Amino acid sequence: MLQIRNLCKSYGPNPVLQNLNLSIAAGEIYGLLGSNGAGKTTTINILCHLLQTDSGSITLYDQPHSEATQSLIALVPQENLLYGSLTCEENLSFFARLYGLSKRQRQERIPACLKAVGLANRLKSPAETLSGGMQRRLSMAIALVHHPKLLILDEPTAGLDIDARTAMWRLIRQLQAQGMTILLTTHLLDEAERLCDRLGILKHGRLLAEGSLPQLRQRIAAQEIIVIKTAEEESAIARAQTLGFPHRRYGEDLAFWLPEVMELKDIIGCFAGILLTSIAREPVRLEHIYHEILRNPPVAERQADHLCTNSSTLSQLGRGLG
Ligand SMILES: Nc1ncnc2c1ncn2[C@@H]1O[C@H](COP(=O)(O)OP(=O)(O)OP(=O)(O)O)[C@@H](O)[C@H]1O
Repeated sequence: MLQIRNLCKSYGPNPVLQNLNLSIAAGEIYGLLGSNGAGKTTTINILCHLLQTDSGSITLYDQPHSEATQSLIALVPQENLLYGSLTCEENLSFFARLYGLSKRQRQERIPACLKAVGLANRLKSPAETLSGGMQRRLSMAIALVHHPKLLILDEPTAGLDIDARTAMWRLIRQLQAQGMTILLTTHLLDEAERLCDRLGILKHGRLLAEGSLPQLRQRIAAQEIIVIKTAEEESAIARAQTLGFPHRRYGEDLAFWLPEVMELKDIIGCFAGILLTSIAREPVRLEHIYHEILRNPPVAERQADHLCTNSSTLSQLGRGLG
């Protein structure tokens, strides 16, 4: 339903989106991942016409994205934009009027949207009396009021406790089940892994990889990952090298990739003679895949980065010479 082609955006001399291509199918939950500054919010702001693109194209249902198709998209931004002293009903009513809903449409939509987000009994509660999780859900209700087809959620669970987060995940799945297409950003890889049908990994405004979790998993030549604690790390790494087990550091953890699932006694046997404090076995998760894609981007991206560095060095040289 959504196609982004060769989107470019710079702030002054700094490229933020560099030939970004991505497509989202109707009814899917697409997760856009990337470190701080990767370009996720810029992409969202362009989709919502809050920012202009330098070049590239966006189509929605095969129509060029314009003011006319803007009402098909709704954004729930990172910060809740609510009027604290107004009730839930009044907040929705305010935004429904902005979208031009008639009194009759408002009477139908407002209770329906509050019900959809689990706030049916909060119609008359001022927004400021709601918990953080409820305020997030009220923001979702506001986004739904004009019947959008694509819901964009910018870090939907940032700052929420685990109960509120679980409620939000349930709500997102319910909306998908009702036919909504969802684009979300998150820094929580377990959240992305649980929720998203497909994922895109952005770095410096370029999409390094895209696909479902099973597709992305093919980037890692491991069936299982073991995390080892030992005072003899160098010996463990040297032993693993002789066995052909690549090693990685995930934060503080020293991990090895196993090319096949092995019995625990065989794994321990591989490290015989090295004092191990603990061994933990883990399935290959999005966290590992994400780490690997950022660490080893596809060759084309490395070349593009190289060219980009060279061209900015050249332009700096040019400016210096000028
Ligand atoms: N108005 C602006 N003027 C100049 N640079 C900007 C502006 N807005 C964003 N940037 C820069 O563009 C880059 C991408 O920012 P963006 O907010 O899109 O990243 P992000 O992936 O959403 O990050 P985060 O995860 O922190 O929200 C950053 O380097 C940021 O500093």
